[in-house]
Amino acid sequence: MDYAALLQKQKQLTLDAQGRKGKKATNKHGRAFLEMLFANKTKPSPEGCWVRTCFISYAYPASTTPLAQLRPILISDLRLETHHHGKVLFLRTIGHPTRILAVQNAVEDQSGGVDRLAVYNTHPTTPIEQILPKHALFALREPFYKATVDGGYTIRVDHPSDLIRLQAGDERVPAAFSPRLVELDKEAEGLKADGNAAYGRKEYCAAVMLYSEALQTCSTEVKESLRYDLYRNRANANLLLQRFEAALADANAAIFPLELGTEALDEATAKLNGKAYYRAGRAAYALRDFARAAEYFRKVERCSASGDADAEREGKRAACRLEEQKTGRYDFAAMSKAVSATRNNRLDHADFTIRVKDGDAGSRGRGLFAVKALKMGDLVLCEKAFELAFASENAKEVYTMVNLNTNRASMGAHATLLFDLVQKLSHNPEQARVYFDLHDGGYTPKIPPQLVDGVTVIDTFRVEAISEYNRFGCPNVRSSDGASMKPRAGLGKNDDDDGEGEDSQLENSVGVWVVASHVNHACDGNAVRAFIGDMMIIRAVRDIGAEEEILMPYCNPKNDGPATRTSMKKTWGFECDCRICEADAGTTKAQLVRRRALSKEAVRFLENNKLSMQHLANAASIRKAETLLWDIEATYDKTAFANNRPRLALTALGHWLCQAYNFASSQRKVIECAIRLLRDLGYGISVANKKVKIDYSCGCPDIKAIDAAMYTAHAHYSLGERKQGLYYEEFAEGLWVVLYAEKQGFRERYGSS
Ligand SMILES: C[S@@+](CC[C@H](N)C(=O)[O-])C[C@H]1O[C@@H](n2cnc3c(N)ncnc32)[C@H](O)[C@@H]1O
Repeated sequence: MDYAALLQKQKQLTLDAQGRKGKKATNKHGRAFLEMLFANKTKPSPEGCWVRTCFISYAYPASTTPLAQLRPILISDLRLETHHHGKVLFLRTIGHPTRILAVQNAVEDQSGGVDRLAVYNTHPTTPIEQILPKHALFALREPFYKATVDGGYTIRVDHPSDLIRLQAGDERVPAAFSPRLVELDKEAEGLKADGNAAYGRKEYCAAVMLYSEALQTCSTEVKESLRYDLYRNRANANLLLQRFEAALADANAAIFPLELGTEALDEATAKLNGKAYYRAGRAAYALRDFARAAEYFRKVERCSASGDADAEREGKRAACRLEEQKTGRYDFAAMSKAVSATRNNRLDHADFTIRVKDGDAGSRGRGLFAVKALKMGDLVLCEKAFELAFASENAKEVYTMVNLNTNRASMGAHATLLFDLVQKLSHNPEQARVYFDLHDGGYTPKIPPQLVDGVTVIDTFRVEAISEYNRFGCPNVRSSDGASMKPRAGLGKNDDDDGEGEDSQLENSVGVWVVASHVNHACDGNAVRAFIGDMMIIRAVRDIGAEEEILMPYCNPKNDGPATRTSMKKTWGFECDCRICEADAGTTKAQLVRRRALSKEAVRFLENNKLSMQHLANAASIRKAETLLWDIEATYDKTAFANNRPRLALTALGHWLCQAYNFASSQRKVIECAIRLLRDLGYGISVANKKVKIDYSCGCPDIKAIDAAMYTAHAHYSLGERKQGLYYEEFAEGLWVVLYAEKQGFRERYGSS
C-alpha cells in the first residue's frame, strides 16, 4: 500500500473541506432518507478479511465543560468544520446503528432536525447496540460538524467521552423529547428486574444503566437491602465489562456493615457480604492489587461457616501472584508452554519490578534505574502488558492507520490498540492517570483524565500520541519462535534464512507496558526485552551497577548506523549517543559512502549465495566474501572502534563465512570466523591455557552471536576439544535465555551437544 499517497490524499480532502469552514450545510438528506439508511439491524459482516483505514484527523481537545455550563444548539445551527465550543446538542437516535469504521446512526434533535451521528474510536467488539441503540437519548458536548467524502454530513465524535447517554428520567433531557419516552416513572424494583433481564441477555452495558437508574430512583423509603442488591449486581456487570474500578467501588458499596454493638451478621446477610467481597476480590485482582484481592478472598471465607471453595482457589491464585511480585521467580518454561498460536496469550502473572526505580535521566527525560547491582542474564523486570492488541486476534479486520498529526501510517494492530486503550482508560480513571503520566512527546493540551457529568474525559488524540512513543511491537506468541522456527544452516536442521528481518515478521502485535516504557534507548543497551504472550521479560545483557540506568535498544541496531540514527530521530525525536553511535560519529563521509556501497554489494552476494547442504560455497565465493569483509572492515576507524566496539556492517558476511566453513568442515576456520563475528558483535574473546574468557561489556546480543558461539562449540567438539566447546555452548545458552526469556527453542535450533 502506498501510505504516502494515502496520507497525502486525506490531507488534501481535509484541506478542501476546510474551505467550507463556518458555512451551513446545503442539500442535506431529509428524515425519510436517513430513516431508510438506518432502517435495518446490521447483519454480521460476511466472512473474509476487511481492510479498513483509520484516519486520525487533526487533533482537538476533548470537552471538559459540564453540561450545566453549555448552551443548547440545534442541528440546523451547526456550521461545517466547526467545533461548537460552549454548546451542547441534545439528540435522540432514530434508526438502528451500523458500524463501518465509526458507529453511526441517524439522529434527531428536539426541534425535529435530523442528521447522521458518527462515533469514532469505540472498541470493535463492543456491540453497536450498546453504543448508539435505537431511541436512545444523548447530550453531545461541544459538537464537531463536517462534510463527508460521500457528499453528506456527519456530526463527528472523536472523543467518545464527549457523548453522554442520558436516562429517560434525566431532568436535563429537553422537554420536547419527554412525551415520546416510556416508563418515566418506573420504580426501582422494576428497573432492577429489567437490569437483571438485560444481564441475562448478556447486555451488560444496558444492565449497568438500568441498575444506575434504579439507584438514582431509590428513595429513602425504599428498602436498604434493595440498594445493596443493586450495587452488588452492578459490580458483577461492571466486572464483565472490565470496568474494574467501578466494579470495586460497587462491590464495596454492597457490603453490609456490622450493626453497632453486634458481633456478627445473620447468616443470609453474611452470605450476601461474601458475594460482595468475592466481586471486590476479583476486581482488585484484575487491577493487579493482589494483596488487597487476597484480603477480600479471606473475608469471603469468613462469611460462611463452611468456607468457600471459589474464594479459597482465588486466594491461592492471589498468593502466587504476590510471591512472583516479591521474588521474581517465574516458571518461564511453563509460561512458554501456556501460549500458542490458537490461544488467548494473555497470561495470569504478576509484575516483578522491585529491582528498578524511575528517576531523572538528564537529557533523556525520565529513565529507569537499577536499585541494586545485577549480573549478566539477571532478570531486570518482568511485566504484564497494560494493554496489548494481538494481530492474530482480529483476523477479520485489518486496519491501516493514518495519523494526520504525525504524518505516520502503519498497518497492523495499532488501531486496535488505540480502541483498546480508549475503552480501558474511559472506564478506569486511576489506570488512566498511570497511562497519561507516560512520555507524550510534548503533546498539548495535556487534559488530565477527569470526571465530568459522570463520564471520564479521555482525549483520544493524546492517547494515540502517548501510544506512538511508548508502544512496543511483540510477537503473537513468544520471542523464541522466530529463532527456533528458522534453524541456521549447518546447525541442527538446514535452512537458508540469513537471520535478517525475523523480528519484523514476528512483531505484528503491539502493546504498552507502563514500567518498561520508562526505559530509554541505547543501541548497545545493557538490557534487552523478550516476550512470552503478553509478558515482557527484560534481562541484563552485561553486568549492571547499582543506580546505573537501564537502557535497551528500541529497535535492532542496524548495519547502517547513521540511517538508524535518522530514523530514530524521526520516530522518537532524539539522537542516540551510545558507544556505537559515538564511535560512528567520526566516520568520514567517504568512509560512509564506501561502506554503504560495499554493504549493498554484500546484500547482493548473500542473496545469490544462499547456503545449504545442496548449495555449498566454492573457493571463489569464499574469497569474494573474505575480500568484501576486509573492505568493509577498512571503512571502520581502528581507534574509534577499538575495545570491541561493535561493527555491525560486518556481521552478515561474518555469519555467512561461519556457515560456509562449517559446511566445509574446516573447523579451525570456523573457530577463527566465529570469534571474529563475536568480536564484530562486541564480544571480546581471549583464550589462555585453553580457558575461554568472554568480555561482554560491549556485546550486542543477537541471534548471530549465539550462532557464532555454537559454531565454535561444535568445531571444538569435532576437534576433540570438549572443554573449550562447553565454554562456548554455555555462553550461547545463556545468551539465548537473555534474548528469548527461556530455553525453549535452543535445542530445536542447535540439536543436543
Ligand atoms: C518511551 S519514552 C522513555 C521514557 C522517557 N524518557 C520519559 O521521560 O518518560 C521515549 C522517549 O524518551 C526519550 N529518549 C529515549 N532514549 C533516549 C536517548 N537515548 N536520548 C535522548 N532521549 C531519549 C525520547 O524523548 C523518547 O521519545
